[in-house]
Amino acid sequence: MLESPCKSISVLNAWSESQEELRETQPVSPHGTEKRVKTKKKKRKQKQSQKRSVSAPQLCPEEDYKERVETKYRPDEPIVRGIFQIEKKSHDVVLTTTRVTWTPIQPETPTADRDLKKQEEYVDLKDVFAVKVKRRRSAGQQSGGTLLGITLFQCKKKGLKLKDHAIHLNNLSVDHCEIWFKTLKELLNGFKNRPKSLKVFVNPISHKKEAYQIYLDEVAPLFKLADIQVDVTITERKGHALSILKDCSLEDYDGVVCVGGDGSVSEVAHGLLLRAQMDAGRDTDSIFTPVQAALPLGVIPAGSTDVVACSVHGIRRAATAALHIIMGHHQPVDVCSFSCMGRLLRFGFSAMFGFGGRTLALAERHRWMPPSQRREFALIKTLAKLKPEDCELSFLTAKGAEDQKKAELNGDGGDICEGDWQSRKGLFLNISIMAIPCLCSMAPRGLAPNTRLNNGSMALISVGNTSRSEFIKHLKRYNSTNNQFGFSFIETHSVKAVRLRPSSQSSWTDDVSEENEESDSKNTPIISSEGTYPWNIDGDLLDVPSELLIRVHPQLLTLFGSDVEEAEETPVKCSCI
Ligand SMILES: Nc1ncnc2c1ncn2[C@@H]1O[C@H](COP(=O)(O)OP(=O)(O)OP(=O)(O)O)[C@@H](O)[C@H]1O
Repeated sequence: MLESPCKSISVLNAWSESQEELRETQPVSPHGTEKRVKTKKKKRKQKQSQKRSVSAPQLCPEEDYKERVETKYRPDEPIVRGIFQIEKKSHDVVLTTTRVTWTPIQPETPTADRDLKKQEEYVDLKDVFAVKVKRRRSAGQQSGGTLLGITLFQCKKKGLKLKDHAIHLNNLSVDHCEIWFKTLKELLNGFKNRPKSLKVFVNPISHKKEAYQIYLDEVAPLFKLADIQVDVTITERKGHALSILKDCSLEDYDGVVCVGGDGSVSEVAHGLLLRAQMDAGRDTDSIFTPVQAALPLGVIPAGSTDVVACSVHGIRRAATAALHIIMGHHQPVDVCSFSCMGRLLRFGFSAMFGFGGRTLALAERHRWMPPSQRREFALIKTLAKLKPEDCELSFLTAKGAEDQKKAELNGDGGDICEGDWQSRKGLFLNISIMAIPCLCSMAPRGLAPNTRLNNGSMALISVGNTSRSEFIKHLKRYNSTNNQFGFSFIETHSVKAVRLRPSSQSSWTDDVSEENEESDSKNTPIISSEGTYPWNIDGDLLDVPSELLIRVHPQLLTLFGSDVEEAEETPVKCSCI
């Protein structure tokens, strides 16, 4: 994972670059005290030169360092060693290829060695994401200033939360700090998964329209600290990110970041994957085998539910998401493709048909309402008019797919044939298909706790026809530790592919016309053209004219994050049920 330090020539210039500097501001001194300040400065200068002579690098002088950068460092052998003040105490500090270790300097006693071992502290370089030169500057001063030392920025883990933590190594010697700074920079540049340049999409209308502010306050400062170049687009309309991703030069970036809710994440993920298919010359108007996306995707949660962010971070925190990106934590995830009549409609992580699709369609037609009010209104209204969908559901179980694979290996199988599929025909209240667990505050164990981020299969949850009260009981269980699927009218399967053919065309169009009669036609555009069915794909409405084929593609996309079991959040009770 570590690159030979001699390759990173740019690092040798970084010492003098202003962006590498961390400023400790000091108030401008009033004119009357100028003389006193001058004498103080003189004294400080004298002290500095005294300190310099004490704490210059001890084991590895500059010549030695230059020689070392031309050869590979040996693991765990000290590269640089010196004295720094840490939290106002002098410490003996050692840098190896893997960690920085510091031990307090104390007068020798018979038990000194044992005591020192106890007081030894360290930080692993794999947890350090930035090193800066620390200077004291007066207010308004743009450059120069008194060198105070160097600061390491560590990514600290507390539960699922990631936090940045500064470790100040104070030493007033320029030579000393320069050697430490350059060596640390070279070692940090060796972590190849960490992005240097990112394309960022911000959806300004997500949830409470706070996405850009969240980016500016919680994410941009961390990216700056980690010296990541960013190219930010604030999206102007639905499909904007997709159109950019189809055409832009991706070679300039090491990753793509989306600041927004699930709809935005889904659009960016679809854009990245569609672009990969275009680049690989795949015919998306056929049932094709997709290629992986070229770049990893970072998800900064700024939506109302953020199931993708919760599933890959376990927590809805912009700073945690940003640190996963900065540290280059890669998590491969399974992705679904949605095709209709042999044509790819889109890629995504989850889909809902029936109650989930209807609720979203209704909410979308009331966009003029504030987001939470709109969702509650749609949920209550759809529950009040609860109707089952008459459809034919076919699915290829993960086991069936394994048998198919084995048969192919033995030379007795070809394409997936009808015989490998199971079918159910009848009335369903809701059908969910999810490639990721879909953790969120309303379902801390996930909407689909039976699937993992990259287990190569999707969870199929079909809720058959039942009474409204039984259906509400099932919905309420998502919020508790009770098994939400423990009802006779619910079936769950681990599947590779699903086909859903609705036949209850009349029931949906009836709802639309009835709804339109009641509502203000200026504010609520008629959504579905006749004969289409509303699907909820990652919180985005997709009108599908007929049968939808959903396939899972194992590890098609890499997200910045890690695999988590459960969302670390206090369950939120949905106030309306
Ligand atoms: N400037 C814009 N104006 C209108 N729509 C936009 C704009 N930029 C992006 N979009 C679209 O807005 C849709 C919804 O966005 P997003 O999912 O981020 O917000 P949300 O619906 O509030 O959050 P959640 O999905 O978590 O409920 C996405 O499909 C996205 O394509």
